[in-house]
Amino acid sequence: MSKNTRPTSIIGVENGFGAGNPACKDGPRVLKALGMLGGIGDAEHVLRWDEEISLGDHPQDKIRAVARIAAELAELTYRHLMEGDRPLVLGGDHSCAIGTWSGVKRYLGHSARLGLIWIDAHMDSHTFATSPTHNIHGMPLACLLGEGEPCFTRIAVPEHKLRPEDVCLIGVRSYESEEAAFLRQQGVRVYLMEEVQQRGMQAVFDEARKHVCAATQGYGISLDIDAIDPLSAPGVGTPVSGGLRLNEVVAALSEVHDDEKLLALEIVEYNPWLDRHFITAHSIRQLCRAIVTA
Ligand SMILES: NC(=[NH2+])NCCC[C@H](N)C(=O)O
Ligand SMILES: [Mn+2]
Ligand SMILES: [Mn+2]
Repeated sequence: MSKNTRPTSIIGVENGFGAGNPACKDGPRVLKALGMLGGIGDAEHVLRWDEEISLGDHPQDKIRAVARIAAELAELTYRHLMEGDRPLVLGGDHSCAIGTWSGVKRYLGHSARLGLIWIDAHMDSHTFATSPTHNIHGMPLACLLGEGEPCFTRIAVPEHKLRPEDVCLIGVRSYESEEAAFLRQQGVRVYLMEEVQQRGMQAVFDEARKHVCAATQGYGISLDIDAIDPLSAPGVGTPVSGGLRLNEVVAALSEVHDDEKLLALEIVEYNPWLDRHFITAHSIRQLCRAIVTA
């Protein structure tokens, strides 16, 4: 592994229009107000808050709001990478992934391939045609694979952002049959929670990393905080019991934090109003520290 020298720059995304409960838009602001991400980093590894993007409380329709945020975010992740930073996107709901990885794909270039490890209790691989809720945070992975509304699939660059063989999901335990069928037919590798329990997070994560690096020029990690067991992350809109252990996810991130091929990360779906005793906020602090300094 070549060593990462990029400073980590946080981009807060105040968007909840993709979720059933929109209050996760307050996630970045609350983390900042609590000073939760202060004092992380050292002389070699810098963490700084960069900027927030927000639409305010009164969007037009949700599709246009999510598309606008995604376009703006894609521009930001692209710019940060060009300037030599490693973006860490803090959601907001998971629909921001459409923007994050579109910008990273633009940075890598037309003919390059981007790998992605998607850590989530869910598959987020619906379209409006299959989603039971029509919540857009249940669709971003399908969009990145080129399926869904053109206003989501054509952000930053016209091509598909991800090839199915360059993607892995880890920690999945709640999904609908249509999205599972879509991923199966695409040939995306899904590590269900059951497999993680049998083989251990470390083995699964190492394999996933090899998988997404095999044919790509760089990769990212999209971490939906609901992948982690609700005992350590109660502050989410769609909790599912029997999740990943916090310390195993922290260990996985520590392992790759200095990997030069790891271009960007995101941590999404934190809803501070559903948190208990700041448990989730503290978990996010630990995850961020692992990303920056291990
Ligand atoms: N990013 C998330 N938390 N997604 C939850 C999605 C839940 C469900 N599959 C839906 O589409 O509504
Ligand atoms: Mn989820
Ligand atoms: Mn998700």
